[in-house]
Amino acid sequence: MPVEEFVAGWISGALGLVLGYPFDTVKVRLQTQTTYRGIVDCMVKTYRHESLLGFFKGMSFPIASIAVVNSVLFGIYSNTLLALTATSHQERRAQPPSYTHIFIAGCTGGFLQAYFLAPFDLIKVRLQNQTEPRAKPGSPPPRYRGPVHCAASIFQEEGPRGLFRGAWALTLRDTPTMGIYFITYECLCHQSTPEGQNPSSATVLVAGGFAGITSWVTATPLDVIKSRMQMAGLNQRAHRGVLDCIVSSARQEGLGVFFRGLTINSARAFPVNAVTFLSYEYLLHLWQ
Ligand SMILES: CN(C)C(=N)NCCC[C@H](N)C(=O)O
Repeated sequence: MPVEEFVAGWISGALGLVLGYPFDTVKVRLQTQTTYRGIVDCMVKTYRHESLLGFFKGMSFPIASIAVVNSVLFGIYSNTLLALTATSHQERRAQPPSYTHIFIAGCTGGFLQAYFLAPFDLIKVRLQNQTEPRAKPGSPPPRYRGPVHCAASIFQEEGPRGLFRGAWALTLRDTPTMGIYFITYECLCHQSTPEGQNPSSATVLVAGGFAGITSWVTATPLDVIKSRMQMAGLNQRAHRGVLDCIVSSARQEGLGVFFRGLTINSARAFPVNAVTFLSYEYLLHLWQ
């Protein structure tokens, strides 16, 4: 099993993560809290109340976890294609796999990475939703003092299964949308590259950026549900399941609730995934 894809997936994922983290914090807050009037209001309030650091809450943990998550995604994707088409990453430019194979490989990567991602994503969402400014002497401490304290508290208060709260919604979000992600990327690269050649850096940037946008646009409804299920455990207000969360969210806030965070998700998705794919392709090219 070639390991280069796993390592390249890790490094490229970390670069994308840092670039997109402030957008991600605003998105999570808009999806789970009702105190903000929109993106700008959320940004202004976060900055005023918590300074620039507020946008980077809980980032150290995802940086560490992206090593596992993105390398599982890209590594499984590439190795599934190898199993389906018997072609390595280098050979695929000359013998492009069918879109069906790309979709199956993307869905497989998305399905498996969801279980690695679930506990890390839960901790990230809980920390991002802590709106207290950095601890000052005399002020009450935030509920979670950091990622390790957050993981330990969830484990104690909600049991080991609590760490997988929202995992089912995450799996439903990521399985088909990762298929869409890789199909969009490969299709755009294929269309703008002469037969048998490697795509240019500009093509990779644009194709990666659009792959991010299409996958996140389709992922947003279940992303909202996933974030709400992850936060619900905190308020002792657990939903009975994904369907229950969908129905109660729609009843209380209307259908528009499923598109909360769509604009910021798309704005974040372009640069993050342009950088992710560019560094992924660059690293694989360097090592071959
Ligand atoms: C719709 N989904 C879940 C995705 N397209 N995920 C893959 C993109 C991963 C990248 N680190 C990002 O956060 O955008």
